[in-house]
Formats: sequence, C-alpha cells, structure tokens
Amino acid sequence: MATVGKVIKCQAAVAWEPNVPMVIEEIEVAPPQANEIRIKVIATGVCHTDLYHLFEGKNKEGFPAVLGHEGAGVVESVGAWGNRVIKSFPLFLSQCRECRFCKCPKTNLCDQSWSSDRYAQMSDTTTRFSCRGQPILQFMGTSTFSEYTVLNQVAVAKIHDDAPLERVCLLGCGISTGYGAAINTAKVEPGSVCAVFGLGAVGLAAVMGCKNAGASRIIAVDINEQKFEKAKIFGATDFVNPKSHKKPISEVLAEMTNGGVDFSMECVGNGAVMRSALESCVKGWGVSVLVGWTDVQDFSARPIQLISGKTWKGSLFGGFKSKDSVPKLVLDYMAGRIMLDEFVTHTMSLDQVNDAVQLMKTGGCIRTIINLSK
Ligand SMILES: NC(=O)c1ccc[n+]([C@@H]2O[C@H](COP(=O)([O-])OP(=O)(O)OC[C@H]3O[C@@H](n4cnc5c(N)ncnc54)[C@H](O)[C@@H]3O)[C@@H](O)[C@H]2O)c1
Ligand SMILES: [Zn+2]
Ligand SMILES: [Zn+2]
Repeated sequence: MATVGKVIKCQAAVAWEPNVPMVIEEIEVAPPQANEIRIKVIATGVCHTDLYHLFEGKNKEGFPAVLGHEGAGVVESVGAWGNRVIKSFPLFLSQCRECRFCKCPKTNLCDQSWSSDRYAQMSDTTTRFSCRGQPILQFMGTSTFSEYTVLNQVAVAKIHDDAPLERVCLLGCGISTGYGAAINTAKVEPGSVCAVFGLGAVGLAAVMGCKNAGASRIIAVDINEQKFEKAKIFGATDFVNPKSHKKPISEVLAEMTNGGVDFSMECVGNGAVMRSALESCVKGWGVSVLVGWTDVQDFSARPIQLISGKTWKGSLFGGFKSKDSVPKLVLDYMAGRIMLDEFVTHTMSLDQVNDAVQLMKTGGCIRTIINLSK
C-alpha cells in the first residue's frame, strides 16, 4: 500500500476540551512503531463511556483526545512489515498473554491495559496522533472516531474475513460487557430469576446473556419505559419502572420473586442503583454484578447484605479475555447464537458524531453506528 511507512492525513473527531462538542479535524497519524498496528477504521459504535469522558468525567487531563473505543477495521500496516488486508479489532482491554493476569484464567484484566500510559496514549507514552502540530491523546488506547488509528498489538484481535464490520464493531465494548457480565461474572444458571438494571446496550446484552444461560425469568428495570419493548426482544419477561413505585425497588422485586432474585446486574453507573441491585438479591446465594461506570469514590451497603450470604462483584468487558474471546463472539454472531442487529437504532457518518453523542445523552438510541468507510 502506498501509505505504508508514511504519515497518513485523515479525518477524526477531536475532543479539544471537556463539555464542548467534538470537532471534525484533519489529523496526522504517524506510522506504527515496533509492536504496533495501524488500522483503517470502517465502523464504530458510540458507548456511554465516550459520553462519560466528554461530559461527565472529572478527568480534565485527558484532552485533547480522539474518543471512540467500539470499532472494527482493516489493517493498513503493521510495524515494519506486511500489508495484507486483515479484518481487525481494536481492544480497549488488551491481552498481552504474558503478564500475571493474562496467565491466570480467573481474570481478563491484562496488566498492560490500565497503565496510565496505555490508557491515554500509546505504549511508549508518545501518541501517534497530531493536529496542527499539537499531540492528540488516544482514548483507551483505541480512538476509533478516526479514519485511521494506531494500536499496540496486544490490543488488536484478528477476526473472520467475512465478519460484517458495521455490526461486529459493537462487540468492542457494550455488548460483550453486558453479555459476559451475565454468563462469565454472574454465571447465571438455568431456571434462575434475574434482574437487569438499566436497559442501554450494556443492560440489553446482559438480558441476552441471562436468556442464553437459561434464566426462567428476567426482570428488566429502567426509568425510561421506552426501553421495555426492546428488552422483550432480548428475552426480558417482566418490566419495572422504579418511578412508578413508592417503595424501594428492592422491596418491589422481593414481592415479585418470593424474597429476591438469584442474580442482578447494575448496568446504569449509579451508586444508589448499585445498592438497590444488591438489596434486590435473595439472601443465601444471590449474586449482584456491578457493570455501570461511575467515579463515585465510595458507596455503601449494610454489612448484613453480605453476611446473609449475598455476593457482590464487578465485571470489566464482561470478564472476556479480549484477544481470545472477541473472534469467538464474532463467530457466535455470524452463526446466529447472539444478536447484534437488534441493538442498532441509528447509522451516521463521522461528521454526525456529536448528534450520536446527543442521542445517547437523551436516551434516544440504543446504539448508533458511525460508518467511516468511503
Ligand atoms: N464495566 C465495563 O466494562 C463497562 C463497559 C461499557 C460500558 N460500561 C458502563 O455501563 C453503563 C451503561 O452503558 P450503556 O452504553 O448501556 O449506557 P446507556 O446510557 O445507553 O444506558 C443506561 C440506561 O440506564 C437507564 N437508567 C438511568 N438511571 C436509571 C435508574 N435510576 N434506574 C434504572 N435505570 C436507569 C437509562 O434510562 C438507560 O436506559 C455506563 O455507565 C457505561 O459507562 C461499563
Ligand atoms: Zn497481560
Ligand atoms: Zn464502552
């Protein structure tokens, strides 16, 4: 390819500062260095975590940056070699296969993922992006709101040649997260009663996970009743709007389930909802999983909640070891074992990225796909 080894000029949505819409800019993307891969992004989803970074987070240091971490594309060039067209998948959670955590089957938290360097920039702390001479940070080591991006090879998976990128990109974050929270972290059992709090893409995917794991009853909880119809498609059997009840939601669920649910998943990112999700579990064996993202420093629960035999745990990227699992999830979609199409409510171009963010902010979408292929 003509671009191998050269700087590529392309369009990207640059978040210059917090609480200000992103600006479509021409950026320069440097060639990949050793152990890096430059990817032409074909499609990307917009996740609540992008919104969180832009508007809700307290990380004022993380700007200017190119956001986006739910993308799929093709390899443009790899370090010093090769230019085969390979469908490839940027992973915000890496899998180096060498660290203590990668070697342990109990977790997916690769040690390389959350070093502050890789989180904000590339592996050697110098970003590959610049705009008008100024370095631009790479969000979550991925930055898929750009026509081209550079990733460390520990954060790229190769996926099936026939994978439809404008669908499987969703496996880059929200869907894998919710689905895995149910099947890997909660380990939902056949015949069990589950409750999912929050019915965005993450929560709907958790509903899908509960259903695939054989749950007999799945209670969908959201303050936006428009989400209930979608939740039904993914397998929800009961629907609760906390705003329609004067009692705490845990009491409502306890009455509906003879004492509480077997498994609950918090997919909102709200400390109070996390507490009610735990309180909604049955004593003795109930398991509650935190999935929603929040920068609440402390949150509380009465110790009796845990003394009485409940388990409270959390899940990042659904507990999936990313490089190993994403290619398999792609095959699951292609074989009809998991749904993806049903999550897509809007398709837009890169210059509409602020509209996509706004839609998510107002609850007007499940997932918007930004199509970058030209
Ligand atoms: N742990 C992880 O690996 C991971 C990965 C991706 C996203 N997340 C987080 O998961 C959360 C959900 O992401 P999303 O993309 O589905 O977001 P979303 O904004 O599409 O969905 C959130 C849903 O929660 C509902 N909600 C808000 N307040 C509620 C309340 N008090 N009770 C019940 N429902 C309520 C909203 O109406 C909405 O339907 C976010 O916090 C996101 O940052 C975590
Ligand atoms: Zn690792
Ligand atoms: Zn995300």
